[in-house]
Amino acid sequence: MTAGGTRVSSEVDHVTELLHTRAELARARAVLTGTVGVVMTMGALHEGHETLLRAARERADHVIVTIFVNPLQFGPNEDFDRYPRTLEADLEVCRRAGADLVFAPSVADMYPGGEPAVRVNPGPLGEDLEGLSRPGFFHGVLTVVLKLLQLTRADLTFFGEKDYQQVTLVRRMCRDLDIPVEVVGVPTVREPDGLALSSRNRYLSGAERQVALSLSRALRAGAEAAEAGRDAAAVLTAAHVAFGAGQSGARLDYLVLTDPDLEPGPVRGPARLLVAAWVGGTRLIDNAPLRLDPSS
Ligand SMILES: Nc1ncnc2c1ncn2[C@@H]1O[C@H](COP(=O)(O)OP(=O)(O)OP(=O)(O)O)[C@@H](O)[C@H]1O
Ligand SMILES: CC(C)(CO)[C@@H](O)C(=O)[O-]
Ligand code: BAL
Repeated sequence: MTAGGTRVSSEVDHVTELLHTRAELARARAVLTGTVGVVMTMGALHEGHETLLRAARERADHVIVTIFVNPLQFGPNEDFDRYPRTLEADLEVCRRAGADLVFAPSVADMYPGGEPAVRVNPGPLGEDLEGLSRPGFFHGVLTVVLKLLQLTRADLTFFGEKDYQQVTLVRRMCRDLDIPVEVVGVPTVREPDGLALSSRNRYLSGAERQVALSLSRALRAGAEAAEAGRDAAAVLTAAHVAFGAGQSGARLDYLVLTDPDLEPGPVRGPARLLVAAWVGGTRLIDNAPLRLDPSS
């Protein structure tokens, strides 16, 4: 036991400590010297999260994992109550990946004054794509990310490209608000058949799991069309056809081809293809980089 936390594992030279309160975190953080990397999660950890943890382990002297299902980013009809909470299994993943501190606060500890009246405004990009379907989502995400950056005083923070709009907005927030942290994007980890790993994949039945492949299939078809030198319109058409609208069983929310920084305007050269769709009652997202021939 150290600094008021709980020792959850001990190897010859490594201890992962579980902290539940901001006071425990402050005490444990105060004795860390060198660089600190933070990986923020909502738990239900999988190989995608583990890849972020390993990237953090490689780059930073100390690794902090946060596990917090943030009510602020869930809409009234979303899955906050049923979101999977698997702390014991999550701690095992953190231990295996060599995390030093795991911060798993309660809602009351994160928001001691109740719902915060002051929140980060994500700007116009926060209202587009995910923000269109999930109003207030990025206000909630950026607010908790900023709070966790303050509480951990991280030098580096690691975000998965699976949530591409999220990592883009976190970068923009850190730039626009002069937050002294390096934001590291980590490529999406996939199942062998292409499905992007996601905690919400747990909601899928066997049949829905097959239907969910329409997202990565659409991205692959778009990327192949781009590689073949097709123009933006043809790339999007190829992606739509491969998604199988009306036949796949998935309900498309959006399928868009944009600039890699998600800036509005014409797309040339490097680009990003992003997709969101409902599979039964589960909303999934995915995206992929591609390169359009500037002369196409
Ligand atoms: N397949 C993946 N590859 C790389 N990073 C990932 C992957 N899945 C999640 N992450 C990253 O892990 C971090 C924590 O995400 P989160 O805990 O919401 O997991 P999730 O799988 O995205 O969950 P959900 O299914 O609820 O969206 C985020 O930075 C997210 O982008
Ligand atoms: C960044 C995050 C942990 C904020 O709650 C969440 O949006 C997530 O898990 O991607
Ligand atoms: N994976 C990003 C967090 C969310 O969808 O709520």
